[in-house]
Amino acid sequence: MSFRASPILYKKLSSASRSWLSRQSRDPYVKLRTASPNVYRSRSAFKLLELNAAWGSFLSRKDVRAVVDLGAAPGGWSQVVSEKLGWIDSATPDWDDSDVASEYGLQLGRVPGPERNLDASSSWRTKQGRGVIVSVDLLPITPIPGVHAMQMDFLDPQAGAAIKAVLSTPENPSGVVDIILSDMAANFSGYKTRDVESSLDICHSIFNFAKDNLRVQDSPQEATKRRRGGTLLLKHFTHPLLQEFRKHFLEPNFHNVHYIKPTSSRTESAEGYWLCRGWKGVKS
Ligand SMILES: C[S@@+](CC[C@H](N)C(=O)[O-])C[C@H]1O[C@@H](n2cnc3c(N)ncnc32)[C@H](O)[C@@H]1O
Repeated sequence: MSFRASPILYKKLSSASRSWLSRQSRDPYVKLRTASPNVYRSRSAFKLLELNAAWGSFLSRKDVRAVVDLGAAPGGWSQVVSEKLGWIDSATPDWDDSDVASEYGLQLGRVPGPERNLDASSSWRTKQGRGVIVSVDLLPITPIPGVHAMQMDFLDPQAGAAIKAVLSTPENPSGVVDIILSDMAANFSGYKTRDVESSLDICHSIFNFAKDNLRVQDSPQEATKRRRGGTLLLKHFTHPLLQEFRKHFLEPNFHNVHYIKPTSSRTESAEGYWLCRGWKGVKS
């Protein structure tokens, strides 16, 4: 996919379209993603790769057996999870634009964070992985190895039970989730109040889902080798009301909560992520 318009087309474009094209053509993550049809389906995939690499490779831990990816279409994050749980081998294409790389503070020839061979000619290879991955979106998701895609509205009151039914396997009879990822966002309405409200609604629904399903840390009496509590990665829009949500719902119920703005997230976007680790299982 190229983001260069022909000179004739370029003249006809509005200034907003021209600046979008210019931004796309300079964005190293867009370049990386579009350099090969075999690589990630979304620019967002690089945010998850970056977060995972910077925060102790939480997706790759051996005790991660059940992951739920909310707001998953077209599937970039799910591809990353599938890779980390061993369902696919992959390679990203080489990329050598030193000007663009240094502008974004990135190192040449490396995808930000993860360790990998760079080979433009390779494609995804499927293999037997571990665990279960459930990906949910309003939109369809083209199949990804190891991923159960569910097309539905996560805000529907029946959604939690439907997801739990898929998570419950002979190896995981209680349907417990080790990691919940959410990159879910409603379409921008352009009205700040409405956009903040929908981000809050999404955060509350996900918190309720976590309350019922996220892995709880073992108590000291229960086990000699204690299992850590589960992890939640939650996208939200920066606003004081969302800060209140963090203070009242996330902080009391997780061991630690970090605000993260990945370098691959556009600076002008109000989005941010909370990485919440060590679910205590407190019912609030
Ligand atoms: C930023 S995109 C996710 C990109 C994805 N992480 C990837 O890497 O491909 C946000 C997604 O949230 C989905 N979404 C928004 N509201 C939703 C809802 N109520 N239920 C399910 N999905 C929803 C949208 O359809 C959209 O695909």
